Amino acid sequence: MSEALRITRVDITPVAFKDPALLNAVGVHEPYALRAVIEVTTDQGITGLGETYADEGHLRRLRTAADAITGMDVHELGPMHRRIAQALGGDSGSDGHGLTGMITTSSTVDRVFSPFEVACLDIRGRAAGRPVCDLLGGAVRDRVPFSAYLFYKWAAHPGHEPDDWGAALTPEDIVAQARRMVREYGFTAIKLKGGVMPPEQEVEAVLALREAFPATPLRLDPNAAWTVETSLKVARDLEGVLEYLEDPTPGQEGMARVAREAAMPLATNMCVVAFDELPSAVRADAVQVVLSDHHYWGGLHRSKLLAGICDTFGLGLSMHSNSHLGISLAAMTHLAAATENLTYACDTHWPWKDPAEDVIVSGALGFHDGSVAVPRGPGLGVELDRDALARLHEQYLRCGLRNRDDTGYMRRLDPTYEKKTPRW
Ligand SMILES: O=C([O-])C(=O)C[C@H](O)[C@@H](O)C(=O)[O-]
Ligand SMILES: [Mg+2]
Repeated sequence: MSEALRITRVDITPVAFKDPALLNAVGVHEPYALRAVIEVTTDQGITGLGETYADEGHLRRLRTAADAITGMDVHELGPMHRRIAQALGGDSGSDGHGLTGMITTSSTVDRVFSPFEVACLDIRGRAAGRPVCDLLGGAVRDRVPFSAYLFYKWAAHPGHEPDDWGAALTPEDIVAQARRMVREYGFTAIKLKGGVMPPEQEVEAVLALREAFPATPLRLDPNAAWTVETSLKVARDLEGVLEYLEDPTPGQEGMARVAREAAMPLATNMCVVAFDELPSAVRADAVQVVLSDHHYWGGLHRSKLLAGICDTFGLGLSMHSNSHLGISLAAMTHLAAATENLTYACDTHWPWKDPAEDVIVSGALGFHDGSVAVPRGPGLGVELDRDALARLHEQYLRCGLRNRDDTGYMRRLDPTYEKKTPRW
């Protein structure tokens, strides 16, 4: 029998990287996005990497979990999940921004467990000389397609230098943003983050995209900013145009009412974000596509479990993304490579990140024709750049942000701003 690989040390480093003024249904992104880099080291000197959110409550729970799993074998992932659940003792968090649904005690455990599971798989892959996708059943594709992720945005954060994307506030700006993203990355699917402008303007933007990209699958995601009636109007206006409509309205009941009449499938990363939300969604036929995300579905194995459930119940599977760095992109790519029914191009915020800012040694991951080649090196196939990690940690300390708060930031800039779900 092969030897155990016991965890001797866990390092959790919060980092901040520049984020443009991207608008969404709850406000605007702050000048920096926060992430935590997890390094898990074993008694044989192998270190594995994970990446996750870095809000204060989450960091506190990560530290509790890190103490609880020290001494465990990286092969004991089931017991590790249980150990973390016990250590958290029912502590349940919130996503702070409200874009990823209700957070319950069990989904908090999944969020906390996820980066440790990824790091353990990285270690196991490194020890065995195999890529992580091989530990997930093997790659069924050697490249993973991602979609262009368009945002309405300001030219700059007030008081900051403009970024080089410029403002995007009109259908013409959105088409220009799409053209650049497709030119630079080769994306073959396009998602527009909506819930920002009145719905008729967002419909106009999608129709302009359809004209500019006649054959490209298009998606619109207003993060539950619309009533059922508004959602149905948009669904009628965009019949035959959208690949799927993502979270038009809040809650499974509202989604089911829209789904009964809308011609296109409805997708979600808001009303089904944990295993215990699946049965009611299936019974009500509230959604036809679930967006997986290993960061909150409990890591790579549990995301594959989600994929199996979706397959069994005839649900489509896509992938959600927040602002992220290269460790997450590598994990997303391995997972998607090993998940046969993940047939939609995955979301990624990657193009919004300054290419000079990451915590991994550059060169391991690149976009060609809108897809990322699955790394073939052992583990995740990416290496930590310690100087870059130190720089982005320094930036975290300096920037003063400790929790993602799109609404609070928007209100500081515009005190009349109100968070309203649904808004239209
Ligand atoms: O619903 C979604 O796809 C997201 O929540 C993705 C991101 O959180 C996005 O909306 C954002 O960061 O503004
Ligand atoms: Mg969404």
